[in-house]
Amino acid sequence: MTLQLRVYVPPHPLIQHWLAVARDASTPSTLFRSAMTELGRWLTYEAIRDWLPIQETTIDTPLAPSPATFIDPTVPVVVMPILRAGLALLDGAQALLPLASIYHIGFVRNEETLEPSCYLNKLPAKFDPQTRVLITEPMLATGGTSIAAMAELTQRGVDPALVRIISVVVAPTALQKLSAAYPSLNIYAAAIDEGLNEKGFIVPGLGDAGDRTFGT
Ligand SMILES: O=P(O)(O)OC[C@H]1O[C@H](OP(=O)(O)OP(=O)(O)O)[C@H](O)[C@@H]1O
Ligand SMILES: O=c1cc[nH]c(=O)[nH]1
Ligand SMILES: [Mg+2]
Repeated sequence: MTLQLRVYVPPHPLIQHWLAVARDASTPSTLFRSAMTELGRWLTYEAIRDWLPIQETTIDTPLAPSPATFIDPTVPVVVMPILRAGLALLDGAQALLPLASIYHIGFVRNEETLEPSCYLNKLPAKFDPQTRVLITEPMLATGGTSIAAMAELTQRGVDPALVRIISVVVAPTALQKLSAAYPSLNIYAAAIDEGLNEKGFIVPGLGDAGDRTFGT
């Protein structure tokens, strides 16, 4: 069986609405942050529906026994925000995954070469091979940052098929690179945009997600 990277763009009016707010250049930082939180929430909701581990059991209602499904607390669930901009999606993701462990990683792109460099890595030395990892990263542009982040996970024992990335705007360049390197990966995005400009920014995109989130 050949695996193929899957990119889901959920056709949900709340996702489209908050994407439009985030894209608009006249949206102030406070509202931009709200839009990103909402996108984090709804993209997480879509991403975890067949990913969150469950256990089937039986419970007693006040009237009769009933089959029941619970979240399986024995399977580790991790959220990994890629700083800085990935923090903007974290609150929404954490609201739906309150028991997940949060492992931060920080990357910054060199503005000329567009090469990412890692300045913070709070990942443990090893992950349980069953670990589900949700990456929050609003922009997949050249794909350099997300590929480097995936490498940090897989070298610690994470199965790429158990990783989901939630992203706001993704470019075809990043999708091609991620597909070649991690064909079993699943991505949930608000939009797939046309491409990149000469500075490596996604067009039409939403500008610099980190700067707009933190008002820098
Ligand atoms: O796919 P790529 O070409 O690697 O680009 C995507 C990365 O670029 C931006 O980070 P930036 O370096 O601006 O850091 P920031 O999040 O701190 O603003 C963005 O937040 C992504 O992490
Ligand atoms: O368009 C882009 C590309 C990379 N990082 C951003 O914040 N925006
Ligand atoms: Mg930035």
